[in-house]
Amino acid sequence: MPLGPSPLERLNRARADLRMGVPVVLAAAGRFAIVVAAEELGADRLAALRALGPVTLAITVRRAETLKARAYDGDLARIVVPEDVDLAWLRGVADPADDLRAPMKGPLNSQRDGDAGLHRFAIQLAKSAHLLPAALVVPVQDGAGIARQEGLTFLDLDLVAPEFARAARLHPVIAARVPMRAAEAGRLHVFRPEDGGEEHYAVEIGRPPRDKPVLARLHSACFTGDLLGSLKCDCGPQLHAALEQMGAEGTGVLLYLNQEGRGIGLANKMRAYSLQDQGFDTVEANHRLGFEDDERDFRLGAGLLKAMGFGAVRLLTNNPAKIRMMEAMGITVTERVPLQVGRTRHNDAYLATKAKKSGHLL
Ligand SMILES: Nc1nc2c(ncn2[C@@H]2O[C@H](COP(=O)(O)OP(=O)(O)OP(=O)(O)O)[C@@H](O)[C@H]2O)c(=O)[nH]1
Ligand SMILES: [Zn+2]
Repeated sequence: MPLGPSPLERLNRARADLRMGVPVVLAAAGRFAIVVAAEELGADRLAALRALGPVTLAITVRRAETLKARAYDGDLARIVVPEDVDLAWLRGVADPADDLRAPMKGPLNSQRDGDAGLHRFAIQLAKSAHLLPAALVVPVQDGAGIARQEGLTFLDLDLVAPEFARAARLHPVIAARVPMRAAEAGRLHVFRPEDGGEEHYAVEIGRPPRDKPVLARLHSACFTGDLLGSLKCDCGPQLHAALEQMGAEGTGVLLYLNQEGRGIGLANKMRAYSLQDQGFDTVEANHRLGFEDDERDFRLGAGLLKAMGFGAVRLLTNNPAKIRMMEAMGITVTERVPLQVGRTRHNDAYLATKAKKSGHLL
């Protein structure tokens, strides 16, 4: 039996490395590069990277649009990092926090020749580590040798690409009874993904028959709304209203998916909130940071429902994308049950933006 890490396990190791500011070695189509997340880069490592060769900064087309940089690669731009710039310059390109106060640092020069495969891989990795989608990329000849010599994680795109494309595979860990205010007959199930990522939960109310459509909610984690009672969104009231409706009907299942901030993580969501305080709406803020409107993988919820034995749902949602994804993944949505609660003067504009830009039903 092999003792070493599988490609999936290496992928998770690489995420942890990037979050610590440690470089990883990426390989794709016979090419190699040393990659480090822009947001956790230190001056010493920048100097060490420069000693290896010319440095580029991979950013998404969303961020490039804000910076008026050319994105020759479609979904991303490879920004040439001048030799005389410092960490603050790099952070300014990666992070929009000071865009308005210190308008750009340009003109930015984007690389056109060559292949962007390693840069795309680097951005995907940074996003999946919940970091800003901006990574320094330095092409090298002997990637495997450097990885061995420096003790860096080595990731081959050919081996991990299928893992990125696949919906997370989860296995049940434990379930136990949790009587709740909304429903005494509650059980919490914990599911763990094989890739070492966040665990997700299912709250089962009563004993819903598996052969009938179950009242279901796919709830994305929102620390600010669910726990703090933030008035900026409607998540907390939606969470509690869903549980209460399930309690009143006697059965239901609420999936609590740890996809904070529509999949960008809490730190990035707070970056988005800070931009919202500068006047940008929820979608614009995500774009300025370099993210898409919604980075969640809704396949996850469908997979959990199937694992619990459910094939049909009455779905509590206002989001048509969730219904489409359920159907595409083979879960029948027999009814959409609207969930409109928690409107406040602080989230009026937020809800209006969701309706206008993300197609949410009002
Ligand atoms: N990036 C970002 N995420 C946010 C913001 N406000 C709330 N969220 C996250 O959005 C998720 C909730 O998504 P919503 O779009 O409100 O609702 P939905 O779950 O898609 O749709 P419904 O089923 O109708 O509620 C949670 O993960 C929140 O953390 C924001 O301004 N920016
Ligand atoms: Zn929220």
